[in-house]
Amino acid sequence: MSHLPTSLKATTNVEQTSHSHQTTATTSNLHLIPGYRHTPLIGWRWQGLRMLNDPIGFFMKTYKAYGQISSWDNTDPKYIAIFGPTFHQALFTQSKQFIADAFRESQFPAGSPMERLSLGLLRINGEKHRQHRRLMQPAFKKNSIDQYLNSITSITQETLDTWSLNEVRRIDQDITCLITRISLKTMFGLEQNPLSKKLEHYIALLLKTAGSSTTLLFPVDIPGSTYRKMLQCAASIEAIIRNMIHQKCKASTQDYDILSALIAARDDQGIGFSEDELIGEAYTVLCHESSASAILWTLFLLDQHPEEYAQLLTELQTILNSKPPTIEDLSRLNYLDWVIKESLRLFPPAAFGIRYANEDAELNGYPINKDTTIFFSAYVSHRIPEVFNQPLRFNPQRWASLKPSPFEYIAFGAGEHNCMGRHFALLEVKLILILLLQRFRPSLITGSKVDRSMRISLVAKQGLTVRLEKPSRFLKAPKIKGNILESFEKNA
Ligand code: HEM
Repeated sequence: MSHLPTSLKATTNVEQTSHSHQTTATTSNLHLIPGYRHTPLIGWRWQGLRMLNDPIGFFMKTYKAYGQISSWDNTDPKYIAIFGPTFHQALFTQSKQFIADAFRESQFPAGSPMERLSLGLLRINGEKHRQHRRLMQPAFKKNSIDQYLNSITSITQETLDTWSLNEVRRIDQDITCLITRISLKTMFGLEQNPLSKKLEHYIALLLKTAGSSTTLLFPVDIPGSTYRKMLQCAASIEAIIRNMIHQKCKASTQDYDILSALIAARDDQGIGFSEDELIGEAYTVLCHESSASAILWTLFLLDQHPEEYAQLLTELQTILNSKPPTIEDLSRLNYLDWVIKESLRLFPPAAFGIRYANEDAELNGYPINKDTTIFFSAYVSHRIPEVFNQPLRFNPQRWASLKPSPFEYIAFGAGEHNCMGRHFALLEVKLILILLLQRFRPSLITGSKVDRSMRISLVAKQGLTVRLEKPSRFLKAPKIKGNILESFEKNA
């Protein structure tokens, strides 16, 4: 089964694929989209179920079978998948034709708190989207973000003070709690108190219920349903954020946090966000599940690659000598930067994403009907050997010379909807990794099962249970099992 080389023009005729399910090309300039053979009675839904069961495995198989573009039903291209830089470029640069509309499939009741919470940047497009980004940009610029270094450092140190050497911990849960605390402090200015605990609880429950497949498959508001739980959580979260906005608006001085910056933001005409818009944008920037995912997969990869871990430890000890880093130190930690880039390449937290065709359109010579759902996947595209040499290898050193184009490396997205929180995310991911690795070497328990799974972000299905060893260059990688072993290749 051959991959379509990404270097080929995306207009490659579908007859060039070697798969038996392929369709034949059209005689016109436009090509038919190849794809899975039509399943009688249920059509594209069969592939939809496979996708829900294991999105990463499904997209990987789809790419291997059909290459850069394919449909879930070769007679009805309503759901398609695209991979690789040529298609990314076509998709992300035609933002009028291909729009972002996160949660479209989730069907939130119109005018409900859940709908308002979801109405952030990832659900709006065009001029309104550009206007919101302009208002938010100053608060997310690198210089503004660097000022959160002390808050992130002190919350992380406080958390690490409660951990001990040789302890066994569910580090996925620990990192999620830590990230939520940091997020509540930096985004909303909330210290740890009963209100922040309540909000933390509702956010965790909302992420769980909104990400559950029962919510997606049975969106019915009846007692006991995960859909109803999700709606109730959203109402509680909205009430808390609304109350916070009222208090911040009444305060005589501006607090130092992102929400306060968004409340104060005004465009050239002196117009700012409405209260409902603030709620949507505040909630969008509050959930940092992707940062937790990035930290966990980096720890996982370092544990499985002792040589790369040892090299990182040497860099941290040489440059920092067990002191917490300053902003200037961060810019000198090159190997750490490469480790994170490489981890985001192999395990991108936003492993796949969606766009919708807003009108009949064309994507690199393929016709796309209005309302077609188009999936793209950083996880798959970062594994294309023509773009990334030996793609399954965890090789931070490759970043010493690698300069991928914005459409080859899409861990933080591309085009108009690229990640607004990139500087924040990199600051928090770097600081947490440094402070943690200065004290401990988290090592998976031998025999652990690690399966990849998609919630909002790419996570380890069973979580990650580790022993907190002393930082040492002499530990071997523990043997593990699970489908994660398909996702990378250990270095020889
Ligand atoms: C390592 C952590 C993170 C990763 C890998 C990541 C990745 C991404 C990706 C891939 C997108 C584009 C989604 C799409 O095109 O459909 C995105 C959008 C976004 N991210 Fe992040 N993100 C991270 C952390 C954060 C954090 C911490 C914040 C907030 C402080 C944030 C705020 C946003 C916002 C607001 C958008 C929407 C931008 C728009 O639609 O214009 N992200 N992120």
